[in-house]
Amino acid sequence: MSDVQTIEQLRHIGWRGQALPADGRRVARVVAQHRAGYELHDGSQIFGAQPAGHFLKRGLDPAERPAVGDFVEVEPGKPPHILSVQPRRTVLSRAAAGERYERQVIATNIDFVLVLTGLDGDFNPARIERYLSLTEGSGAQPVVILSKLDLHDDGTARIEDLRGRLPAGTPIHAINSKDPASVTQLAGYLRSGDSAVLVGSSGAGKSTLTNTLLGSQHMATSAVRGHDSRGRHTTTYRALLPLPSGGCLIDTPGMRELKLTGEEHLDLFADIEALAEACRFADCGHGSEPGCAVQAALDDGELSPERWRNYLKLRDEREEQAAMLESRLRRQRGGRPATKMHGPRGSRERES
Ligand SMILES: Nc1nc2c(ncn2[C@@H]2O[C@H](COP(=O)(O)OP(=O)(O)OP(=O)(O)O)[C@@H](O)[C@H]2O)c(=O)[nH]1
Ligand SMILES: [Zn+2]
Repeated sequence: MSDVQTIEQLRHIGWRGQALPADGRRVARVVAQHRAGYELHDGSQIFGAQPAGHFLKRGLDPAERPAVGDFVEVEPGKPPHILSVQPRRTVLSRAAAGERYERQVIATNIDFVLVLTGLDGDFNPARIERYLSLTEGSGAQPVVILSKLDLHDDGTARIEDLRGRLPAGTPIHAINSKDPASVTQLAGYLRSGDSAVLVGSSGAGKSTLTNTLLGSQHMATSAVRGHDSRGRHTTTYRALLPLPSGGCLIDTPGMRELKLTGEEHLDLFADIEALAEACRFADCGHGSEPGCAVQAALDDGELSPERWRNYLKLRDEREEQAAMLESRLRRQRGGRPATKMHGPRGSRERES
């Protein structure tokens, strides 16, 4: 580590703090997390570090440990130690797959969540809606990016389809990730001091886009990295990359499942929730009940059946996760009832 650290250097990697810590401590950003420890960037160089003992305590919520994107305070030494995590400006999380409720931090201190989908067989509006729902609570702004525009003649139809489906104002960009001129559309999300996290299924073209943004074949391609073998190539892989534009890009390889955390609002489907409120019966099952506003909208084509199905799926998942989260909180409180985070919106106790 070099001797003097300046605020200016830290601005380049997205720091918004006002004062550097005293006592010889340094501020650095987590650029990678490995089994064996962390890799940090202090604005001038990258170095390895270990978490202080209190981060390893059993029972600590994993979401409180340092994560990619975090700004941390580091005590120099051999090895340097991460003493604390600075308050997070934004956090993108997901729930871990499995029986037990666990929130996993995907990235922190990000300004934009770039949701990348190929216009090829990868194209899936329901999955895009899932990503956007997860983004809702993060504090970051979602941006939909459709890649492989060059490979698709009917790309325009898919883009228009998506525009009609997503809330007005959702930025949507169609690009050829291999073409630097096409990728310049994204410059506004990668300005100096800003950070963006790239999410998308395997093969969507995350590495390709990252390489174009870096202006070189800096990053291992998926073929080399192998997306099915977690832990491999850990010494060469870096999740957070400062770009030549001055922005920082966070890649998220190998994330196959993105489960909702239970804290989503599903604002994306506010129109559907409003429809359901208009049904004659408060406990309408939206099947064959008389006066069902949802059925009416489905019948006259105002609401697409596919979008309706995806809403129901995400809503049920959100409720299930919220219940798991609540029971975990209750256990932590030693049996006292937890304060509810969200009322179940789908089944209201409205008097008719
Ligand atoms: N023609 C064209 N090919 C693309 C584009 N984006 C990605 N590809 C190709 O799609 C394939 C998958 O791209 P990757 O960048 O490896 O995908 P990835 O999202 O990083 O995949 P994982 O590493 O498995 O998460 C590669 O063969 C790329 O060359 C694009 O915009 N146009
Ligand atoms: Zn109804």
